[in-house]
Amino acid sequence: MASPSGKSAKDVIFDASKQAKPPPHLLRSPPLLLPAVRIALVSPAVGYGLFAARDLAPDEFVFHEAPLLGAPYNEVFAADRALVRGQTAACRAAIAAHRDLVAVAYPALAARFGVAPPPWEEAARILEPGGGLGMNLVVGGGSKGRAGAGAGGADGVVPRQYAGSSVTRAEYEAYMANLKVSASVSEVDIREACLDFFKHYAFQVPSNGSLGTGSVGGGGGGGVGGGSAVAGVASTREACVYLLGSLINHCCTPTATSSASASLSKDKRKEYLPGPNCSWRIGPSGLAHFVKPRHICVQARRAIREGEQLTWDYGKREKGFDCHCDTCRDGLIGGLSSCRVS
Ligand SMILES: C[S@@+](CC[C@H](N)C(=O)[O-])C[C@H]1O[C@@H](n2cnc3c(N)ncnc32)[C@H](O)[C@@H]1O
Repeated sequence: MASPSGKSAKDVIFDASKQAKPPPHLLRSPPLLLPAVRIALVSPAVGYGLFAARDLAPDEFVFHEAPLLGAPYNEVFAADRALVRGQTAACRAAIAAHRDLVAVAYPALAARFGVAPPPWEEAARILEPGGGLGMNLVVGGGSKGRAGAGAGGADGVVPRQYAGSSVTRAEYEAYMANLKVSASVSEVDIREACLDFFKHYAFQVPSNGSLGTGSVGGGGGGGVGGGSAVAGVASTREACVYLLGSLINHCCTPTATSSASASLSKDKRKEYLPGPNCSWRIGPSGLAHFVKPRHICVQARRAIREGEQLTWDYGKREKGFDCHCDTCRDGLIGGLSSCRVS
């Protein structure tokens, strides 16, 4: 029905200029339109990791991206047969749809499905800067000099902007040589592979897809095991796997009482805070209004130097791997030296 001003009810309701806006101090700019991260192999034990492709400022939004796949997730993990079937089906569909990509990015999972890693010539096409691994990254609308609205089409999707890799042929072939590709795969194998995949790579997304946070040390972090599960309460959410976000490795948060931490000046602590250097949130928030529901947004907690590995804290739950992070391996000094503090 037309309003007295001649506008339809729809026009009036969705008049963007009349919508409440977050206060200016909460409006942050979207990520710069420059490659911010690259994929590299950390070691055969840790696998891939994500590294800064340029210097990143404290609080900078590093990238945000849409999920590669998602499936219903129950906090009482794997207790519900229907959900397990849903996860298995979603995982299989993603592998079928992105077979090359999955075999390169998640080679251990693909091997459990009987999918052999592709030879270097094919993998390089996916791993090269601007290759397939960057395909689902997006940027939001922005001001001059930044990733602008329309830069990549109506919904702002700009493929291949952020991800490259520095994986060499020798590294790739050595890493893939250790994988055991399943010769015959049963239904049980597939189900277990899917569950493990979600356990290690997926993030909980609230059912409205709007806001999940991973402030470091606060119980967030990669893996469906993170978050705010309440014992015995089976609220259903979604578990999403992100091509780049799911490749970020864990780093333990050092204890505040550590003597190395205490010896730093207040300013140095802010700039070179040891331990994990990133945090994440899913969906738009007052601080990341340009991020869409279900998209993960990665933010730098402190200054990150080019070449430094991006990390966050997976949280307190059992991680299922021997930790190789700087904090565990070298103590605080190792974490600091990777930031080149003299
Ligand atoms: C979310 S994935 C991260 C990407 C992974 N490195 C890969 O190549 O697929 C989590 C898995 O990475 C490995 N990982 C992550 N952080 C680690 C750490 N600090 N030490 C050892 N392994 C780690 C573990 O195998 C873990 O299950």
